[in-house]
Amino acid sequence: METIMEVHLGQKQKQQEFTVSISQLSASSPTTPCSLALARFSIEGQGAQLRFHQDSEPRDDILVDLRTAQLFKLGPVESTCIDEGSAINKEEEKSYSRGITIRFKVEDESRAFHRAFEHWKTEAARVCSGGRLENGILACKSKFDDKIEASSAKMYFHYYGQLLHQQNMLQDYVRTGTYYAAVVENRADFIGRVVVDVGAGSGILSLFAAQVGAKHVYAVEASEMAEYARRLIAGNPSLGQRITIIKGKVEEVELPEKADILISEPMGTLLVNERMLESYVIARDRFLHPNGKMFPTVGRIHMAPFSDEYLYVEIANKALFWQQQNYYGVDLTPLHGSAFQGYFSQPVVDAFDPRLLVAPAIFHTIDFTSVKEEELYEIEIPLSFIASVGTRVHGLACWFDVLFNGSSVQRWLTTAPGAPTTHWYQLRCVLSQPIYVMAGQEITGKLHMVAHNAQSYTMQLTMSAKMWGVGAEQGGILQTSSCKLDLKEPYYRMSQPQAYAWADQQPQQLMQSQDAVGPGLVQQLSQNSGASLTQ
Ligand SMILES: C[S@@+](CC[C@H](N)C(=O)[O-])C[C@H]1O[C@@H](n2cnc3c(N)ncnc32)[C@H](O)[C@@H]1O
Repeated sequence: METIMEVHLGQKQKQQEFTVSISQLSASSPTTPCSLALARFSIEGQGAQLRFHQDSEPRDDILVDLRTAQLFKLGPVESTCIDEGSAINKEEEKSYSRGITIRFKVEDESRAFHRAFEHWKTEAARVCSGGRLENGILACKSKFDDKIEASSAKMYFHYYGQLLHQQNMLQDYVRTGTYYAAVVENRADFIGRVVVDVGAGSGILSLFAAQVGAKHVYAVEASEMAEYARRLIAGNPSLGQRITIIKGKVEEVELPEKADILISEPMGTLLVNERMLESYVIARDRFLHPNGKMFPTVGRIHMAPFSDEYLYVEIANKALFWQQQNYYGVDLTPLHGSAFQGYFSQPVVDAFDPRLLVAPAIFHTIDFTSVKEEELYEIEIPLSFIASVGTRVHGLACWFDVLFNGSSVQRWLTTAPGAPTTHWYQLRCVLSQPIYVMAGQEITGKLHMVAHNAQSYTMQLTMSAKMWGVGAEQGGILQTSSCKLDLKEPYYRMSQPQAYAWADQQPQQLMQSQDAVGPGLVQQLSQNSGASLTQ
C-alpha cells in the first residue's frame, strides 16, 4: 500500500499532544494552583514550541521556546520544565526564567513526554535559523528559503507541478532511457537497499528503483507533482508498496531511516542551472549513509571555443531595430548599444554541429559525492585551448555529461554536440566582439559563474588570443573579449532553421544508439571537429 506523508516544516502539520496537570512558577508571579492542560508540541509558522493550553482562552496558553527549554525528572510521574528564553507571546515580559511543574497520570506517559520533548528540541534546533523577529516570534527558515527568492521558488515549483513539463522530461528518451539502463545494469546497487529519490517529480526514478528490487524508496518532491506521483504509484501497486511519497523540500523533510543510495535528476542547462545540485548535495549530507552511492555520481561541464558566423549575425541583427532614426518620428539609436549588449547577454540554447568547434574541449568536474554545497555558489573555470584552424572565434560552447558509477557498469549520460540530442541541447556564450586566431594559437580565458537567488547563475566569460609565432614564449595577449550573461535568460533557438545540414555527414558511430556515446567519443569529436570546420 502506498502512503503519502505531508512533511513540510514551517507549516502547521506536525503535532503531538499529552493531557497533563501543571503548576507554574515564574520570576514575576507566585506559584499558580494545579490545573489540567493540553501539552502540544508543534513546529508552526511561529517557530518550534511547546504549548500548554488550559481550559480558558487561547491567549492564556503558556508557550515554551523549545530551543532554550530544559526538562528535568522530579519523580516517576513528575517533571519540571525550565524555560530560560524570551517570551514568545508578545504580551509577556521580554526576558524571564520560569518553571512549569508537570504531573502525568502514569509513568509510561512521562517517558513518552520526555522522548517527545527531546525529539522536538532536536527539530527546533534544526529548522530554526535562530533569527528572532521584533515581535519575539522565531523565524524558521530552511537552507532553501535562505538563499532562494520566494517568487522564484514559487514559479519553479509551479512549473514542475504540471504534468506537461514532467512529460517533456519523460519523453526525452536519451535522458530517461539512460537512467533506466543505469539502474537495470546496476541492480546489485538497489536490491534490498533503501533509496531516496531526490526531487522525484512523477516518481519515475522511484519506480525504476522498485522494479530492480529496492527494499524501500522515499520519493521526496516539493511541488504539487507529489500528488500525481502518489496516483501513479497507486496504479502500480506491486511497486508502490515499497515507495513512500513525501511532499516537501529535501532541505526540510525528515525521513525515518538513512539511505544506501540516492537517485536524482538535478541537472539544469549547463548542469548547474536551477541550483538543484545544491539540493542533491544537501540530501546527501542529510540522508545518505557514509559511503552510500549516488546516481548520478559525477558531473562534468565541457567547454570549447566555436566559430559560427550565422549565429553571430543573427544575434547582432536583432538589435538593428534600434538603429532606426525615424520610428514614428522618434530616433531610437540612443538605445542601440544597450539592446546590442542585451542580446549578447543571453546564452544561446540549441543543438549545433560539432564541426563548429575550433579546438579540443576541456572539462570541469563536479564530484557529487564530495563537493560541498557552498562550493557550488561560485564556480571559476580557467580556459586554455589550442586552435585547430585559423578563424574568427565567436565564443564558448558548453555542454555537460554525468556518470552513473555503478558497481557493475559505469554509464554516462551525455548532452554533447553530435550525440543524440536531449532536452538540454547545448549552450553557447556568444562574444559581442569575436576574436581572430591562427591554427596552433593558444586561446586562454576564464568562465566565472556566480549563483544568484533566482535559482541560476550570472556568468562572466573572458577569452583572449595569446601571442603566436615569433616571441610567443613571452606569453603576451593579442586580443581579449569579455561578456556577462545571465543563465536564467537563455535564447532558445530551437525553432530557428539550422544553417547547415549535417545528419548524413556524421561519422557512423554518431548514428548509433546512446550506448556508443561516452566521454571518450565526446573528446574525439571535439578533436576532430576543428580540423573539418567549414565556414
Ligand atoms: C528535473 S525534475 C526530475 C523529476 C524526476 N525525478 C524525473 O527524473 O523525471 C526535478 C524535480 O525535483 C523537484 N525539486 C527540485 N528541487 C527540490 C527540492 N529542493 N526538494 C524537493 N524537490 C525538489 C522539482 O519539483 C522537480 O519535480
